Amino acid sequence: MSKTTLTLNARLDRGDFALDVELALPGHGITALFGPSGSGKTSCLRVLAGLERKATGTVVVAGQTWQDSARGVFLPTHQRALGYVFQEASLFDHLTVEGNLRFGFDRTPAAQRRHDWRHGLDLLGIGHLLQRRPHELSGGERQRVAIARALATSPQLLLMDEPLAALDAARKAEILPWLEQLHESLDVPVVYVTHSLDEVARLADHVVLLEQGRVRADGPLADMLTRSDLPLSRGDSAVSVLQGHCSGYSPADQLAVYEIEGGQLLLPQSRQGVPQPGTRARLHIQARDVSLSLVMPSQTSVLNVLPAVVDSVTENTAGQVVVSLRLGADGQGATLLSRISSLSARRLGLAPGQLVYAQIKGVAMVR
Ligand SMILES: Nc1ncnc2c1ncn2[C@@H]1O[C@H](COP(=O)(O)OP(=O)(O)OP(=O)(O)O)[C@@H](O)[C@H]1O
Repeated sequence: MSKTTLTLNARLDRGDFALDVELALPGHGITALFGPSGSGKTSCLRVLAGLERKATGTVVVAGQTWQDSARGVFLPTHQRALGYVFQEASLFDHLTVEGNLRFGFDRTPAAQRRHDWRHGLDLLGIGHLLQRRPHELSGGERQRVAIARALATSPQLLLMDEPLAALDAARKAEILPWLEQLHESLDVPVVYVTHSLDEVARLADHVVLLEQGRVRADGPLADMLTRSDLPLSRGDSAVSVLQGHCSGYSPADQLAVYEIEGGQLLLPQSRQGVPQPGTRARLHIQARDVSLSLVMPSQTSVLNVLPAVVDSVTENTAGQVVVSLRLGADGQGATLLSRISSLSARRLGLAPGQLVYAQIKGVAMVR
């Protein structure tokens, strides 16, 4: 994990709502702010952006103090090197895409410029749209342009407030790969507000869970998704995220082998998409796609069956439990979630420390 370069300590009293957060966040990658409606996610972004004049505390980004109430420091928004992308792209309709990007670039003081206005064109795949006007773009294209305009200002911090929430499922699916790719190339931290656990799992490196204006927990993505004391591991979309790297490919079976902490996974690959050995990937395994057996199944069509040790068994809703497993016969590997019926858990007599075999019915490779 990269070193901390983003500090947010903030208090904001709105009468019936109080924000009180202390966060030290990585200076690289995407931090997701996740939590129920009204928990204070947007308020955190607004404090970072200097839009909450009444908030007290400190905001330090890349070593620069944007706010330190005790010392009377409060930089106004226009002096904070940040990009802000909202749910609805707020582009200038009278300007072309190029005009919008140049606008972002031109309003950036020369001393702060680290990139040309074209910086986001390839990252977001919008080079062919430069002469269009915003009303001639799809919702997904508009959001990509809005992100590129934010990048054209050479921000030290990129804030994104539910950038996909206004898009339908097809447009979301279209834009998510761009965000994933962007994430690899960006040299500034992104704070990303979302309600969607799927977006968190696909994009985030670090997760902050907010509840009623306070930080319930924060930490690296894989830990936060699988902590049995947090709600993220309990919903229908509970998922484990594993880091893997490719160690081989069988052309005959069209299967790639990925090494993960505590085991190996076989993944079907098309011939066009054969990965190079060493290629890293983020692998998603839905908790509902993992079933358990006490013996190594000898006759099964499931490709991936891994030994694992039970870490905890937590009651879920409607006759279901979430079993948290540590991969490997020694239980020292990555954490994997399995969601099974309470009846099955009772029949198997599952208890912490027990060796089981996890049958993994589906693995999605995210990047
Ligand atoms: N301008 C405002 N004036 C007064 N109260 C506000 C204002 N903006 C937000 N609030 C209140 O502050 C609380 C936190 O709001 P905030 O928008 O930060 O939550 P959120 O987690 O982003 O919610 P959502 O997921 O619904 O967007 C809510 O109770 C909200 O009603």
